[in-house]
Amino acid sequence: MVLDKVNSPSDLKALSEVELLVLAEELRSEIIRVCAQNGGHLASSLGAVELIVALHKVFDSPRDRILFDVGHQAYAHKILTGRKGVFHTIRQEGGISGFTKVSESEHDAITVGHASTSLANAIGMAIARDTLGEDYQIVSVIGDGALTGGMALAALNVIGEQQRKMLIVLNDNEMSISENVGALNRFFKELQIKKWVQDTEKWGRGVLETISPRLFNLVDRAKEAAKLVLHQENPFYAWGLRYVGPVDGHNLKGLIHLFQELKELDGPTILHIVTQKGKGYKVAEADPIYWHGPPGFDPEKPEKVSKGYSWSAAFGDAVTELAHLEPRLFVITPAMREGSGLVKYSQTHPSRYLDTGICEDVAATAAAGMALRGLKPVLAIYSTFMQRAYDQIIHDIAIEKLDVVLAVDRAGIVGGDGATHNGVFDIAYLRTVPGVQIAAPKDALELRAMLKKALELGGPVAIRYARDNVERVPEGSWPDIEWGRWEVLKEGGKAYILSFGKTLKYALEAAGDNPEVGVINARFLKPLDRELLEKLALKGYKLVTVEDHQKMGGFGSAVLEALSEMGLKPDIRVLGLPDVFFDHGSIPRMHREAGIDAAAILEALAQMGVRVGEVGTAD
Ligand SMILES: Cc1ncc(C[n+]2csc(CCOP(=O)(O)OP(=O)(O)O)c2C)c(N)n1
Ligand SMILES: CC(=O)[C@@H](O)[C@H](O)COP(=O)(O)O
Ligand SMILES: [Mg+2]
Repeated sequence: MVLDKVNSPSDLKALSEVELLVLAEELRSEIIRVCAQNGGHLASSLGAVELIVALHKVFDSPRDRILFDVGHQAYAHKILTGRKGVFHTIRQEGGISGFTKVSESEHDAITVGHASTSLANAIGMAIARDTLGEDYQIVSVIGDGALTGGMALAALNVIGEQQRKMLIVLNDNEMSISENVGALNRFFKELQIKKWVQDTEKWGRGVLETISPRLFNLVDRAKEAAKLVLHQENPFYAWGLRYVGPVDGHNLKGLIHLFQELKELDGPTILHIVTQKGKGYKVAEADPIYWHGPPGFDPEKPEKVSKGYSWSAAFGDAVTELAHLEPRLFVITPAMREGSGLVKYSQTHPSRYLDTGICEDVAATAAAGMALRGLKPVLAIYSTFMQRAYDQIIHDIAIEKLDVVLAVDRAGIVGGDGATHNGVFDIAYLRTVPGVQIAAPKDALELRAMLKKALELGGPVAIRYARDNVERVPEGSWPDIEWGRWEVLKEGGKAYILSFGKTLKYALEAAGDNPEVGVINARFLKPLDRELLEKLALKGYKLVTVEDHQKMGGFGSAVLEALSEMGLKPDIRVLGLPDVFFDHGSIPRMHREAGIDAAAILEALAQMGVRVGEVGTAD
């Protein structure tokens, strides 16, 4: 195998053109093999193989800095930069990250997972390089989806103004996770040479190249020049960039040739390459959406693997039905249609659905605009990505107490995506915002009840639920719910476990049938059920709060503050995530390590003198 000869980018530089083509196919096979075991971002990484081989052939990592936006498409980069031997551990417990990560390798220029950050990083690096009088290349690979992010577009403005030497490679496969959206995306389509012209061009280049490489070079340059002239209306000119493209992003020889030319140019250049997401694996080419992040599968028989009925699916079913009951309901997603369970809703209610692209800030403020003008927007947003909309929630939604429901998905530790994706800060930053109510359903019925009630109550309401499966409930189930009231699931003689969200299963496990220990589904965090809390405290019950969120600023903090305001000092333990980042790995193991699982609850109860047995049994 050619790959056997490549243990670092310098080994790759010695390979012949034919060996490089073989290497690309071997990389594809390895990426498919490992994703079949681990799951992961298969389609994105397959589409970037030739690009990454060409980059490492021409540029000199780690001296030259190669940045990958989002970093989910960089599997070939990981294999080529000394991690071939551990690539099979990607996204696994103790394994390498599924995204580029500075602390993992000197070849990883930025730590990513959230989109649209690479260009701002790149301009910062270019300024540092020039300020320190250093000399190296800076290349930023950004997808057409990530380029819909405001950070990326704003960074282009700075890059164009600064006019510092750098190369941006726009990897355009017309896909985000779903089909890509936005005016720029439409423009890219217009820019691209029609397929038949591309094929003709490829044939023509082949003939020309055999006749006279020199002539080929001249014609190629003339074509590039013509494109440059033809595309003066190209928005990248407005951003002060030299635009080159669109070119075939799978033509390894052409890419190498172009990178060799472009690396000599001063100022900022954007090379627009056209690739196919999932390239080289039929099922992923045919359905890049599903194969963007599939669970493990059989590489020989790559059938779709069902992930079970998720909270996202329950949410999608609920809003699809709710839309018939509430004609003003309007659902927004910032580029996470599939992940947020909105495929069916988007097909059933296309006129009341908006995919903004990867711009959570715009999505939140658009929701504000909709609420100001009479709609009932529901913003479906992952907890981690909602971090991008913090100011918009305060400034555009909360100050005027607008009717916006935040459906906060992926709340808690998420597993394979690691620290960049854990949804563990949202309670802390939401609960300090006046007027924002916060709830966490224990099951799909409560989710439905909360969504419906939130729309009726009005004002900003955040409903958070985990990356997990949940029991499906019958269509048309619309139970009522006493807003702001906790639910006593099990009476206790001496102590109560108060759980907010996903940790309820641990609370029930810990209590088992121990008569001393009660369990409360503390499903409302703002407003807290102060009446019940006061009653428990006054009766002298020992209390344990537990949540899948940072301890600091979380549900337990809210309980402590309320007790202090009431002048009550019960014996209480607050269980939440410690002040560290949790990398990718097994969720149960991380919950154990974080001290929020059933064993941790029992330990806390025992510390307070409550008679407890093993997890889930009476004492
Ligand atoms: C801020 C943020 N929002 C949403 C996501 C989820 N996400 C991950 S990859 C992706 C699509 C990226 O599309 P593109 O940049 O075109 O890369 P491709 O997968 O097509 O190669 C999205 C929306 C994210 N990573 N970061
Ligand atoms: C790269 C990225 O940010 C998304 O693809 C994310 O990995 C999706 O997460 P889920 O798999 O939880 O939907
Ligand atoms: Mg794309």
